[in-house]
Amino acid sequence: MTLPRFYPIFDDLRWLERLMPLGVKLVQLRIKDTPTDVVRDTVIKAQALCRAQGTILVVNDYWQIAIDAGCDWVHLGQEDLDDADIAAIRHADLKLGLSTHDRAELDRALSLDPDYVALGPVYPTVLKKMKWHQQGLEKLTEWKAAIGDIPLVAIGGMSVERAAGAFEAGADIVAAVTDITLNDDPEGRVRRWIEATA
Ligand SMILES: Cc1ncc(COP(=O)(O)OP(=O)(O)O)c(N)n1
Ligand SMILES: Cc1ncsc1CCOP(=O)(O)O
Ligand SMILES: [Mg+2]
Repeated sequence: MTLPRFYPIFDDLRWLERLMPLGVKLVQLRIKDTPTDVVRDTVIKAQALCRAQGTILVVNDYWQIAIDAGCDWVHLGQEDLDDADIAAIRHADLKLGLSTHDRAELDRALSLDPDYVALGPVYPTVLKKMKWHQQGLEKLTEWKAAIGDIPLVAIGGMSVERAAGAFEAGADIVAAVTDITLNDDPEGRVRRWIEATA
């Protein structure tokens, strides 16, 4: 399966309802600091919305809820992996995306046969505090050489203007949060993303 090249990430169902109809075909629900029953309810609604619109939904962090809700994809970071039941995720036939920041994390990720590997932050990000500084485009090239046919996601400080450079460096998919959610015109921005990644 070839994944769409534009991968927006949202923290609220309202973003999905608002922006997915513009043509988003791959989306992540990344909810933080929210009671589990609210997350569960949101995942169920997001999954129904995505199924109806033919969009791939990736659930961040909440792998058990993703299994229970019959989702297709989950994204886990290295700390999430410490507690995750990979066998259960695979048994439920979920596809798995994994975050990586250095070679040791990449080795760990590859040992789990991921369906994509994400590298970040490629550029500085304002979304969250990270111990990793910007990784740079060269690291995307290094990662692509190491992972071969596994799709590579570039994340962190990505913008429409920076997407072409990330693809040239080896990324297959570009993920973005604040380039869309903090934009004065999120709809216009998503349209530009879709054009730029068509
Ligand atoms: C596509 C993509 N890449 C990386 C991340 C980050 O995951 P993680 O390291 O677990 O951090 P949180 O997003 O959970 O704060 C991601 N969510 N998506
Ligand atoms: C969740 C995450 N993981 C690595 S960078 C990042 C933040 C991406 O947000 P933005 O696209 O706004 O920099
Ligand atoms: Mg996580």
